Amino acid sequence: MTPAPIAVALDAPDLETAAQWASLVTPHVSTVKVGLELYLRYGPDVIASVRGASGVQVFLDLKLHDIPNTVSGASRAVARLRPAILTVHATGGPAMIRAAVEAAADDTQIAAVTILTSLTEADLGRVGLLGPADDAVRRLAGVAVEAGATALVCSPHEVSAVRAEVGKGITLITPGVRPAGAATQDQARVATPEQALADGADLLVIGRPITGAADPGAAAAAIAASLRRQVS
Ligand SMILES: O=C(O)c1cc(=O)[nH]c(=O)n1[C@@H]1O[C@H](COP(=O)(O)O)[C@@H](O)[C@H]1O
Repeated sequence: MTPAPIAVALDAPDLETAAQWASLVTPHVSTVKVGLELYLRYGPDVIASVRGASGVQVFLDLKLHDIPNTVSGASRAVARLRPAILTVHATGGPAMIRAAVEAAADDTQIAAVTILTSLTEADLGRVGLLGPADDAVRRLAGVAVEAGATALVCSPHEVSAVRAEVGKGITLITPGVRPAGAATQDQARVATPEQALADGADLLVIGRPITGAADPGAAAAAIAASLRRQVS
């Protein structure tokens, strides 16, 4: 069976837990995601540990955001790890995004994070991004794609508007995904996996609804089966 287009966020406190989650979910999902918690604790070795024998795609979520020269160096530093996806913040601007793209390995997609899914419109107003989240997300998506990003991160709420803005060739990644009835926790702009996929997402980032389950493998399998039913 083809693995579902899900990146499981391995936000674990230790390497053993992350590697265990990865091995439980990889029969069912296409991708596992390594974020700041694991990478800052264990460094580059974490990639091989979670990739394991399965050779699952690894999404390296470092959300780089600095001047172009610094981001270029950081992107070059992780190029040898050959992540399938590496994140940068779109608000770093076009020169920074381009620097990340140029320094990345050929088989790494640079994904620009538009507006974090944890932010509400009130939060955005407080940091000077007035107006609907949709507007800011679409604007940042346009800037990022022009600068060479081939993937974008946005919430499921904006995914159809972003698709209309950037067309088919760009990979749209949506965190802020919660199965019906699951707690939203610190996520603000959320939708179900089925809705995110129907609205045009290519890859759904899901963490705690899977990793917090008593059986992460079964939780991943259940969401994957529900997505499969939807497309068949
Ligand atoms: O870049 C990301 O992956 C990301 C962007 C964003 O806007 N929101 C967001 O939640 N994420 C990540 O997606 C994951 C979501 O995890 P859960 O909320 O546990 O499903 C976390 O690892 C976040 O770091």
